[in-house]
Amino acid sequence: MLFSPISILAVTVLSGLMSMAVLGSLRAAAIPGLTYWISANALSIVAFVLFAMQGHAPRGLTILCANGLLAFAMLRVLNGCRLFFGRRREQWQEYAALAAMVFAIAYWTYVTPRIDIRIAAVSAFHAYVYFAIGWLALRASMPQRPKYPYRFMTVVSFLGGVGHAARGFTYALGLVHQQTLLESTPVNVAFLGIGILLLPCLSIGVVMLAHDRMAERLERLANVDELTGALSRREFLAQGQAMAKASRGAAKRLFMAIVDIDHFKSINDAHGHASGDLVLAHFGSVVAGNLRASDIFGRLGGEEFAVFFPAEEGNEAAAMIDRLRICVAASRCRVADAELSCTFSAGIDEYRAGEPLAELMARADQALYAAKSRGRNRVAAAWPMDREAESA
Ligand SMILES: Nc1nc2c(ncn2[C@@H]2O[C@H](COP(=O)(O)OP(=O)(O)OP(=O)(O)O)[C@@H](O)[C@H]2O)c(=O)[nH]1
Repeated sequence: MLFSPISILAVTVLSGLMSMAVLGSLRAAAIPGLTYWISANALSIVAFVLFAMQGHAPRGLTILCANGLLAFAMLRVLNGCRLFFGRRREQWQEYAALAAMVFAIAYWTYVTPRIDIRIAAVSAFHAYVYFAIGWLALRASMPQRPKYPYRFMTVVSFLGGVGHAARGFTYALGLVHQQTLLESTPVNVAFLGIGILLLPCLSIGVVMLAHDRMAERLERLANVDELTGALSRREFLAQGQAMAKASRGAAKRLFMAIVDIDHFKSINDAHGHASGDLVLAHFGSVVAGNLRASDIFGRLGGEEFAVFFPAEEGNEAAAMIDRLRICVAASRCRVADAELSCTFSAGIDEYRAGEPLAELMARADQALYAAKSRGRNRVAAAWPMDREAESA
């Protein structure tokens, strides 16, 4: 009795209700795709109730409507995932396939009753949707996010795809025969069980995705300076420590540059704080656009920033920061009443294996002080440099 088709449907309806409650609790977070997933659960619950009424209500409801609704619910899940991953959604061909499937079900229900072909047609549609969801989750590139929710979605969806494909082939090839959908034969119970119980797993998967998106937003708020896009001081130091640790075995040389915008107070005074903010944001985007993936860039506070980066040797490191200085000085930032430019001064020194980053930053800060006192808009190193290499 526990494994009868009706009890499997009942369990699925209950878990669908619970999934709706959990997904509904996340609505305030406005996660892309969430409303699609909630409506998919609601539609599938109605579909399962209709399936369960087979033999007690007209076939138009319990076969045609139920299958159409469930297929539409699955498309909602797929399109919700597309929204979530920022992909193209609503493909008309899929709705055309859904309509064709409903038409085929009507034909093999009323004109030539054949439950095996009906099951094969429905399974083919569901197999496609599951594989499409699995493919989306597999291809999703989520750097620096935990892989688990995405792998979970991939595995569940591919299992669903394989299960439905196997069911479709089994019935299309005439390997099993049955008279009604809810017969308690072992093969039918097994296929219905796999097919229907994967739906709650899919719901758990989308809840995991929604939670990960919320965690990502919170981490971003904590780790990234909203105005400039640079890492927050805390995150910069954390990533810097990790980079320093990783460099030990790799014999990689690392350098720290403390970068301070020149005469920033006068920009605020002349054009207002809001324009000063625009200049800071502009500065952040120019710097970020000129760094490599290996470099980290953080805002230490106010108009003071830091870059921690690998280089072959000191002159190369100083030259790199100097190229950055030239790019910033050459760029223009449009504010309400003017087009502004800014320059920066930087102090630079090399990381010594095992030392705390605070010591390195103190030496780079000393060099920055020297750059400021020599007239600003220049890069100064903490080590003696040839006048040639030192910029001005
Ligand atoms: N608009 C804006 N101003 C800021 C922000 N943070 C700090 N400041 C301002 O940055 C200015 C820094 O001024 P100072 O420390 O005197 O430095 P400076 O004018 O850049 O001069 P030097 O560093 O000596 O070249 C202060 O006026 C701060 O109010 C911010 O987020 N937005």
